[in-house]
Amino acid sequence: MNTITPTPGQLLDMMRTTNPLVQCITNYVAMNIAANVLLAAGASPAMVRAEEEAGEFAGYAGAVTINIGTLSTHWIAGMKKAANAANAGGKPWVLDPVAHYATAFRRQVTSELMALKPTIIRGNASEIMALGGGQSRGHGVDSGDPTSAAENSALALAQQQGCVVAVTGEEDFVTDGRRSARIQGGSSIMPKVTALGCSLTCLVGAFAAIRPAEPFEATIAALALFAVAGEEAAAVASGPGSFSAPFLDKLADLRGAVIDAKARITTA
Ligand SMILES: Nc1ncnc2c1ncn2[C@@H]1O[C@H](COP(=O)(O)OP(=O)(O)OP(=O)(O)O)[C@@H](O)[C@H]1O
Ligand SMILES: Cc1ncsc1CCO
Ligand SMILES: [Mg+2]
Repeated sequence: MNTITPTPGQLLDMMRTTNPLVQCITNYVAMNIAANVLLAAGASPAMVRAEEEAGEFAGYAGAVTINIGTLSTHWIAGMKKAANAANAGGKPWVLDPVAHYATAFRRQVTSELMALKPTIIRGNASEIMALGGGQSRGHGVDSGDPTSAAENSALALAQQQGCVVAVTGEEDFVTDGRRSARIQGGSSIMPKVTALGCSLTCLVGAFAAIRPAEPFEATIAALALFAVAGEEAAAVASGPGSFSAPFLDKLADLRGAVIDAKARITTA
């Protein structure tokens, strides 16, 4: 049963009235779909990452999201400036540690970003297990592990870091180290469409911008919206190619009351 307040639907309705500005430092693969996801949901995305402006921009964005998917050296200073400015302004920032286990470069940059204390970490099960110091079966940017295998790592990470951790996959799991929730829904088509997880990370930032003091509730709202929109889009799609258009339409159409009626959230 959903006992989360504010509810995902309440937060979604607030999104449509407040149109939060979200600074998304995301990868080249994700930039377009992530911006469309945020626009559909009612937020205002800005893909601003250059070292010369990332910190300044974070001063007036409602939240920052940082994704290392297509990392290269010249991105790093902008990422750090944005995270530091978010922290200085009391704004939430979200880390998506894409395939951080894959190379020494990614591991090093991820540990430097972790030291800047993300408010929320969102990853697939393999990424969260490896971040907690465990072995995972990640395959490049794709997960090779079920969400259930990452729950203990997520809990430990949330407690050690004092942040919210979200693990996504067939089922999603969110914890702040004290409270936890599981979200059902979505579709097996979703991991076959690139960068939906990266887009979800940006959407988590949008919800966090609305309720900076309630990152646990904000994260659940983003995951619940994806779960319901994904399930409904899959019902009219015939595969990955025809999934994206109805998915964006559902993100734009679904009202808060419908999300609250359809979301399958259990607190753990
Ligand atoms: N088998 C599945 N069934 C239902 N929903 C799924 C499934 N796999 C993933 N999802 C959903 O897809 C969305 C993206 O999560 P996923 O775990 O695939 O992210 P990711 O691996 O980081 O993706 P990417 O790196 O491609 O951006 C989430 O909303 C998640 O719930
Ligand atoms: C395919 C891919 N490669 C680097 S980032 C990315 C998007 C999914 O994470
Ligand atoms: Mg990912």
